[in-house]
Amino acid sequence: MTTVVAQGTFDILHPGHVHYLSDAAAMGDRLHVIVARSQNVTHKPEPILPGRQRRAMVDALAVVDEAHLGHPDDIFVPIERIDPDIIVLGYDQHHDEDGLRRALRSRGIDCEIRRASAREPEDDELCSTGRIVDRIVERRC
Ligand SMILES: Cc1cc2nc3c(=O)[nH]c(=O)nc-3n(C[C@H](O)[C@H](O)[C@H](O)COP(=O)(O)O)c2cc1C
Ligand SMILES: Nc1ncnc2c1ncn2[C@@H]1O[C@H](COP(=O)(O)OP(=O)(O)OP(=O)(O)O)[C@@H](O)[C@H]1O
Repeated sequence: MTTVVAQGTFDILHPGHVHYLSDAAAMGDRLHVIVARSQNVTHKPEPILPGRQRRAMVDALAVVDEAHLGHPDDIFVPIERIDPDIIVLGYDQHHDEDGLRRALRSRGIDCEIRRASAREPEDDELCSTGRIVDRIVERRC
């Protein structure tokens, strides 16, 4: 049984999220997803949707076995509990893979880190939460 973890904000789901999670699910037998707490999303605008709602939407996807709202202070607490074989980072996630490997090792967590592939948008679909929000502002405000 190979346990895989994916993580992210997942604010307003789109086909890029489904692609990332499907890619991650295909790497193992069980997919757990950690949904970032709003207060920890500091590298881009604050999420529109509350954490509980983002978690519930991710949990409803067929490829996801369990979605968890992340820990408020220590990102390694859910990882220790889930004890994954593989952590799959999104194709564009800013995390430093070597730093993450060192931190996992120092916490006694033995798992592999991989990258998911990107989805090329088809036709006129929007594969970015930022672009969906921009479109809403442009058309409705
Ligand atoms: C292995 C791992 C575990 C994480 N666990 C948590 C967590 O428990 N709580 C949290 O708020 N963020 C956690 N994060 C951080 C966010 O998921 C993520 O880095 C970021 O805030 C959102 O990234 P995005 O721009 O790809 O959506 C974790 C990140 C990694 C790489
Ligand atoms: N087009 C895409 N193809 C593959 N993965 C994607 C795509 N868009 C987002 N993801 C992945 O989904 C995860 C969560 O993404 P996130 O919540 O940051 O959404 P986003 O749409 O990329 O946000 P924003 O547009 O605001 O930067 C990340 O790991 C990201 O790499």
